[in-house]
Amino acid sequence: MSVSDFTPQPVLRDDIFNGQGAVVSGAGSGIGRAIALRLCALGMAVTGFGRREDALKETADLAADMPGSFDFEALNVRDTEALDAAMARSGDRHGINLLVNNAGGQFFAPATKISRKGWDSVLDLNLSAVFSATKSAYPYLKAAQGAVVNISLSGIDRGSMGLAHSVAARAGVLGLTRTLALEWAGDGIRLNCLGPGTVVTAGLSDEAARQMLDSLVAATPMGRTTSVEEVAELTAFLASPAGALMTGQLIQIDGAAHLGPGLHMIDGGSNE
Ligand SMILES: CCCCCCCCCCC/C=C/C(=O)SCCNC(=O)CCNC(=O)[C@H](O)C(C)(C)COP(=O)(O)OP(=O)(O)OC[C@H]1O[C@@H](n2cnc3c(N)ncnc32)[C@H](O)[C@@H]1OP(=O)(O)O
Ligand SMILES: NC(=O)C1=CN([C@@H]2O[C@H](COP(=O)(O)OP(=O)(O)OC[C@H]3O[C@@H](n4cnc5c(N)ncnc54)[C@H](OP(=O)(O)O)[C@@H]3O)[C@@H](O)[C@H]2O)C=CC1
Repeated sequence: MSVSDFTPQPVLRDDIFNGQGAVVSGAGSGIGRAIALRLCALGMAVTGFGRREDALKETADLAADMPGSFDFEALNVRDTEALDAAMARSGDRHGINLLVNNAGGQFFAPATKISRKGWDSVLDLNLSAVFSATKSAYPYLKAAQGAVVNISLSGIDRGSMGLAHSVAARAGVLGLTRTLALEWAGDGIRLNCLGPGTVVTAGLSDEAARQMLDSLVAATPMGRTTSVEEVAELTAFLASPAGALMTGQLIQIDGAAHLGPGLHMIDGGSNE
């Protein structure tokens, strides 16, 4: 097994985001925390969203001595009213040059074991909340000619066993991303999706997932997991002037897992 803590060499100037603002959902752990901290290190004023105040507070403590700043709003992104209000507060405070829709997740089950309620929950979190957050951030993104990065999943263009609801939601996000890349291009707003492969975070820490880790690495041609720092660096790159003409894309950061044999054939569970 090869679990990666690979930290990429920084490619961006330290003050590249001075005077800019960002919103990162799911900033209290894993990928979202790494993105928030990297943006703070590059001078950004970041607002983190998430349900657990204690987790967000930990991110704030880690960001305390950084050039940028980190404040947070404890909320459920599935609560549209709370989301709209928090987005407006953050936008009014420091603008929104970058929105990172990272909060997400699902449970692993074959489609025959997914109830309508389970389907709706996953679609609500991974698709509808992304629509709400992005629409809510629009006036601020327009004012800043900003960018949106949607954290997706490697392999969504070909399906993934045990993840029917999540792959459908994230394929929906890709469609939304491409449509808004067209509708908002005239406003100077860019939107992209990042598809990480396996990333070892708390989200993959339950016993079932840990037992699958060897198979997930074996199904990754480059032979290792994706580190949270790699996802964070690419997010920062997309928000920077280096990404100025990149929009409407799905960029898979997965060591070629999406090309095969891939994570998509990992057994999603029995129909029996
Ligand atoms: C086994 C390991 C296989 C590895 C395969 C590897 C694939 C490649 C790597 C993929 C990498 C992806 C990683 C990540 O996404 S990391 C982040 C992971 N973290 C999470 O996913 C946690 C987030 N999940 C949630 O927040 C919730 O589960 C969710 C939003 C999805 C639902 O929340 P809600 O509070 O609305 O849900 P309820 O508890 O009220 O349940 C709603 C209905 O859903 C049904 N349900 C829940 N769990 C299951 C299950 N395991 N199987 C079937 N159905 C389930 C639940 O029963 C409710 O429906 P009913 O009332 O009809 O019963
Ligand atoms: N780990 C992996 O292998 C991969 C992960 N991904 C995706 O990357 C994203 C981040 O996952 P990762 O960092 O691994 O996992 P984590 O479980 O660590 O992160 C998920 C974050 O989302 C937040 N969140 C979840 N539901 C809600 C909600 N309803 N409202 C507000 N915040 C919410 C959680 O905070 P809180 O609980 O405090 O609300 C948590 O901080 C997810 O979309 C995941 O599906 C994609 C590919 C691979």
